[in-house]
Amino acid sequence: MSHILNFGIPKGSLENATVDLFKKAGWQISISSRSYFPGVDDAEMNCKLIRPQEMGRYVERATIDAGIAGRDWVRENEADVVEVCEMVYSKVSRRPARWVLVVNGDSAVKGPEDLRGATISTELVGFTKRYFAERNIPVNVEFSWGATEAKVVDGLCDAIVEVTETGSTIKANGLRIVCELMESVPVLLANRASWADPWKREKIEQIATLLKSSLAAEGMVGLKMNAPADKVELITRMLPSLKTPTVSHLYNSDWLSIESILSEKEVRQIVPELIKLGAQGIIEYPLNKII
Ligand SMILES: Nc1ncnc2c1ncn2[C@@H]1O[C@H](COP(=O)(O)OP(=O)(O)OP(=O)(O)O)[C@@H](O)[C@H]1O
Ligand SMILES: O=P(O)(O)OC[C@H]1O[C@H](OP(=O)(O)OP(=O)(O)O)[C@H](O)[C@@H]1O
Ligand SMILES: [Mg+2]
Repeated sequence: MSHILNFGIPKGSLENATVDLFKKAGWQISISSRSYFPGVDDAEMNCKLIRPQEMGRYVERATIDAGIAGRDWVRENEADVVEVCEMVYSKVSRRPARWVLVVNGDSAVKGPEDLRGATISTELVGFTKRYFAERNIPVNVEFSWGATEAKVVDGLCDAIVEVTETGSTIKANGLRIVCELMESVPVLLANRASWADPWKREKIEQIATLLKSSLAAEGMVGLKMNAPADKVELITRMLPSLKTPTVSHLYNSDWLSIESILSEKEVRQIVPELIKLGAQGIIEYPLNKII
């Protein structure tokens, strides 16, 4: 019997970053213009492009078995799905996206309580209403179709609740962040029945493991070197690693080989120290995945 997992790729801000991450994880997803059904080089998968705002709904209804969307939209829709894992990436960076309360740069507003009776424009209406209601601050929350920052600049509203990553849009419009309401990262969602199906669950777990291990390997490298036996203790003490560095014997020699995983940024500080301690034949190699 052939098995197929129907998988949702988020269309929009997370689309390219998600396809790039799948590529690192070992899946080639090809999106041709105007088609909402990307090709994938895995006979056990079918991909569909779905707006993250609707991903939770379609996963809940089993239109698709699993998919990736921002946790912000899953919370907004209160979708009844299994959250398999989170992955920290955004449109351009490896940082969470932040939903923030924003006003004009010259506004006197210092906190959410200063917005009693105000009109707030946002794409995230349900979450924003709940946020203010929980604090007993009466506000009028209006749905925005996008380009939300322009509305507070124009005086069409008193404040906005908007997603930000680099902060450049807020800065470019002369706006000011009052406070952060929520951080959001992409999450892998699964339909409850699909998660209960042994084959589908294993497939979803395979995808989760490989996506997460590809993210974990970013910015990390392997470092390998040879050292005389009497220097190994000092060298291993200064090497960071996932557990402890691996030490193995060189054939027909009293020298040892030492191997470790570390952040690429640490290498330039550590290598001169290793040489001083007597390490030789040092090699640095890239890592695709850390599992
Ligand atoms: N820089 C960013 N800007 C907007 N959304 C981001 C960004 N980084 C990550 N996200 C996440 O992407 C999702 C928004 O996806 P969506 O496709 O709705 O974006 P969008 O900005 O509305 O798309 P579009 O490209 O059509 O404007 C949310 O879950 C959000 O948290
Ligand atoms: O903090 P930044 O890095 O500047 O990113 C935030 C901006 O990115 C998104 O807009 P998008 O490009 O999706 O346009 P949109 O308004 O049409 O949704 C979001 O709605 C912000 O406007
Ligand atoms: Mg947008």
